[in-house]
Amino acid sequence: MNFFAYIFQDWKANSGNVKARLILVMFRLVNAINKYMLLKVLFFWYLIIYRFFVEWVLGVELPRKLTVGKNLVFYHGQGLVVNFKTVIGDNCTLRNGVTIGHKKLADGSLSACPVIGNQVDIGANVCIIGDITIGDNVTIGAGAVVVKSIPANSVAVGNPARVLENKVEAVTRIENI
Ligand SMILES: CC(=O)SCCNC(=O)CCNC(=O)[C@H](O)C(C)(C)COP(=O)(O)OP(=O)(O)OC[C@H]1O[C@@H](n2cnc3c(N)ncnc32)[C@H](O)[C@@H]1OP(=O)(O)O
Ligand SMILES: N[C@@H](CO)C(=O)O
Repeated sequence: MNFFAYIFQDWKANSGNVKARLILVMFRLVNAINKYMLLKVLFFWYLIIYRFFVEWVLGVELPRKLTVGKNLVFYHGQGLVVNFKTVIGDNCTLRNGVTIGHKKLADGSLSACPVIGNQVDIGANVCIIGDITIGDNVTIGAGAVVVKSIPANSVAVGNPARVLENKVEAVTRIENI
């Protein structure tokens, strides 16, 4: 997927949200620069500006090494922290206060980070931590703490997050029509 396509898709997906558009253009740029050593050398100043402005001033940690699919929607871009080893699929939504990353294991090592599927809608103040997978078409309710994998086509809420069984059925029913 080329860099301009990502920028165009994010731009459309965040219509009316100037802050999200600005952060995502800056993120896609730093993400592209990060892929090539020559670009990193030529644009090292941009890596610093990105970290200073987006991470320190705006309080949004979308690291340059992060893997994110197309059409990332970004509501209320405040207090958002995503570990760079996280993988986020296409058409996902992130909100204020979301944290996605690893956890410390009993032996003191760090776990892998979550792999998040496509069309995953993440509510405000959600924590998703550990070596887990969030399936496609999942909604995670505001304030959830997700420490186990969530199957596709489901809604999960609470701390620790649980799948709402009646909502799974509803999604399955819609798919079967
Ligand atoms: C400034 C801003 O506007 S920021 C935007 C903030 N908004 C968000 O982050 C949206 C996140 N959306 C949610 O949390 C929603 O509640 C959803 C998507 C998880 C579920 O919505 P609905 O499908 O309407 O579910 P519904 O309200 O019927 O609730 C179903 C059950 O889940 C529970 N539930 C719903 N949301 C949550 C939640 N966030 N945490 C814990 N339990 C929840 C309900 O109490 C209910 O439980 P019950 O069956 O035991 O009575
Ligand atoms: N507040 C809405 C969008 O404005 C949401 O987060 O879903």
